[in-house]
Amino acid sequence: MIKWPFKKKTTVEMPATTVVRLTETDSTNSYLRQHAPQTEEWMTVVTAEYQTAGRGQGTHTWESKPGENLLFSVLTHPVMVPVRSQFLLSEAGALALKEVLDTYTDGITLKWPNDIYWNDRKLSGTLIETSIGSGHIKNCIFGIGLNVNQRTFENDAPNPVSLAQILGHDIDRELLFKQIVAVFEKYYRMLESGQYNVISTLYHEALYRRKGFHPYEDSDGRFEAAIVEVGDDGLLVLRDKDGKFREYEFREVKFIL
Ligand SMILES: Nc1ncnc2c1ncn2[C@@H]1O[C@H](COP(=O)(O)OP(=O)(O)OP(=O)(O)O)[C@@H](O)[C@H]1O
Ligand SMILES: O=C(O)CCCC[C@@H]1SC[C@@H]2NC(=O)N[C@@H]21
Repeated sequence: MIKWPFKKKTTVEMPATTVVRLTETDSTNSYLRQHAPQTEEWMTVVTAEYQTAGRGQGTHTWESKPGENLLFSVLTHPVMVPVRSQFLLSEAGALALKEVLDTYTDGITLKWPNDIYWNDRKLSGTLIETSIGSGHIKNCIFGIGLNVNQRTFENDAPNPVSLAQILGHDIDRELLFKQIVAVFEKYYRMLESGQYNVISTLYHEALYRRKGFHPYEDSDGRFEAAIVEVGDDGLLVLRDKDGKFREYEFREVKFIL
């Protein structure tokens, strides 16, 4: 006997993340840059125990002792994000990191544009490289250096800090990595579903120096100012004590700590 209606089982296939694990590479960002043209994956993550030429912002290098921290890069193809709003990618990635780090410690904020701070010290740095084609963001490589179990820093980083220094014990790096990848997927899906206002609001709420006047320095010298906003284009808008608005691109203004 045929019964009607049949119970129809529908399964929604969620795109999966591909994880590539390397013992050593020059830079996980550079590795993905070389491999990006060949991959059509939704999200690819490359993680390394050690980088021989870890890159920071601009000409800076990134210090990380072998096997002590997290060094990884996330490749996505965010064609849905308008090129003029690509700073949303920075915001989403930084928020993902904060969401996980908040479960480990208090005091996590996002220093514009996308450093992760614990109080006044730098816990994580991000190097974002995008490539644009036919008016779309074709590839976004979001590289993260997160200080996890390293307890001494030997290069000239001014204010590094690690989770182990904050918490007083070593952290399970594999668990932390899996937590971060899962939350990255969540924020990327938010971008895919166009939740730009949510991301931008959360980013502003999480900003380092969100409230009050603090010292900054630009090419004209030092001044005190409050953060007004960060635009979707990534520009930082400050208001100084004379009420004058000052707008900056990355590297045009220095936070005096
Ligand atoms: N493991 C690390 N932890 C923290 N900072 C590091 C680490 N390795 C290297 N650094 C470097 O320390 C330097 C200072 O970083 P930061 O972004 O805080 O500078 P800044 O205060 O923004 O100054 P500037 O505006 O001149 O870049 C950078 O070159 C950064 O890449
Ligand atoms: O200067 C900064 O704050 C950015 C640091 C970014 C470091 C990470 S480590 C993983 C990825 N690979 C790199 O070469 N750089 C980024």
